[in-house]
Amino acid sequence: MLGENGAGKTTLMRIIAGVAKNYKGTIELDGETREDRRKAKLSFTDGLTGFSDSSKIQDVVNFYINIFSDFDENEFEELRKFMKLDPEMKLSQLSRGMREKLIIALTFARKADLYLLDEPFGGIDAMARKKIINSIIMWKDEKSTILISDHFVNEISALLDEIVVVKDNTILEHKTADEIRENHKSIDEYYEGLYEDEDE
Ligand SMILES: Nc1ncnc2c1ncn2[C@@H]1O[C@H](COP(=O)(O)OP(=O)(O)OP(=O)(O)O)[C@@H](O)[C@H]1O
Repeated sequence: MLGENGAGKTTLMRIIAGVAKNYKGTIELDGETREDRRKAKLSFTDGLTGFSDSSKIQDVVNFYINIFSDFDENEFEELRKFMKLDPEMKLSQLSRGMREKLIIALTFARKADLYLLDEPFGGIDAMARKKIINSIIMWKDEKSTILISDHFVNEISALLDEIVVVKDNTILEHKTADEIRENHKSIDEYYEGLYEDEDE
């Protein structure tokens, strides 16, 4: 899901996740419209809001273990090590990138049909980002889907099967990556082309 600042990506993602309640319309996920049933099928970590700064990573994990029956502690341990996160660190001690790594680890430690990642890599350094992007497909079942929102596409373009472009709070385009690759040099070029007229 691509779009510039303020396009409406986070809002749409929070609506899909059942976190934002103020909307008109119907959200259907795999045939389910009921919020509780939808929520049971998806994994989304809403920016760690609700946890105090003095909470340790381990406290957050304990909360996830209690709340989500599909949270896999061993899977989280693997991901935590991959992200080089110390479970004793407090949220207040985490850099932006470390916080984002924790969100990714928590999100994929659950077993879900849909994983939602809202601008997941903005603060993560280039090397770690590359490693995460190369591994992300292995962290999900073959059948499950990942929805990633971002304002640039370059680094993740190889992963993408479908592109949804959000602009002015609406879905401007929804195409398969193959369709775009057939008609454009790259997904990057296609995406930039959508904004070219505006810059002139
Ligand atoms: N469908 C919508 N209808 C009305 N207002 C919306 C809609 N979607 C988003 N907004 C409003 O537009 C503003 C920006 O939305 P949002 O934070 O979702 O953008 P974003 O694409 O995630 O931006 P960024 O990339 O900067 O994080 C918010 O104030 C939000 O309430």
